[in-house]
Amino acid sequence: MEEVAEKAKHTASDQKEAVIEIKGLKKSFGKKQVLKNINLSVKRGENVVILGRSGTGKSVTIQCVVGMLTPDKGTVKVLGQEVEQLNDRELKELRTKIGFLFQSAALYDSMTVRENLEFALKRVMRVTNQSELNKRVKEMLENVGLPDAAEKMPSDLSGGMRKRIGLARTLIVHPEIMLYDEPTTGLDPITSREISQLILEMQRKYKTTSIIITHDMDCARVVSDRVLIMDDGEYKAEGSFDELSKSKDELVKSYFI
Ligand SMILES: Nc1ncnc2c1ncn2[C@@H]1O[C@H](COP(=O)(O)OP(=O)(O)OP(=O)(O)O)[C@@H](O)[C@H]1O
Repeated sequence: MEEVAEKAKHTASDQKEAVIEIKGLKKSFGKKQVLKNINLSVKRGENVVILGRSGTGKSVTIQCVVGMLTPDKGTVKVLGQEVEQLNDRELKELRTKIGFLFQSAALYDSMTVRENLEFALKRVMRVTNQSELNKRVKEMLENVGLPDAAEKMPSDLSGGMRKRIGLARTLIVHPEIMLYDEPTTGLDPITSREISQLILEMQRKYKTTSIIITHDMDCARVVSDRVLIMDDGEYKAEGSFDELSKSKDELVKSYFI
């Protein structure tokens, strides 16, 4: 039964358009070749998890997706546009459709939670009407399970709460694509599980397409539709979490011990 559901999930995602399409991506820094040949197609609504040892180029890959780094070779298409071909204005416009949640969830420490969320709305969505701002902030804080946090300062929040607010601030502008770089790092296992569940819930509610870089196997299991294992600048294995957990390949097995 589970196998049938799994297959149906794959077939549905196969028919959808690719939101992120990377072909033959290569990137070196000096003599060090970090990305050797990256090919990746992420379909609309899909959650792709990238696993890999430190320094294998996972973050470099997503920096190429948002045009923060330029590939040496290959193409990166996001929402149908080739990132390298975009001018500054077009790149800025594209980035408004992409949300980032990085390890630090960098909130503005001198602003309250409300001001952090309003700042994103004003800057990206040009919302200026105060009752509209209030409505959206209230709704989003309820979504992330912190309805009473609006007037708090970031320094009053625990690591898990900061992460929730970071997620709220990113999602409040309704990005089509979410890029997560180690969203649960630095959190205890129970809080990590809660954040992983929240990422999945928000993904379902807002129907975003996501790439999630993580070392946290529990997070990978909870949030992934598909998992890629990156090693030495290339993807060495790909499949659902369940498929990979049964693999006989030594590299893949080393992640599931
Ligand atoms: N702007 C840069 N200039 C020079 N070297 C860089 C730059 N960005 C990344 N690198 C190098 O590229 C390699 C891959 O870095 P990357 O951050 O992508 O690793 P990662 O797989 O995300 O690792 P981690 O899991 O530790 O975050 C590293 O050796 C890093 O030092």
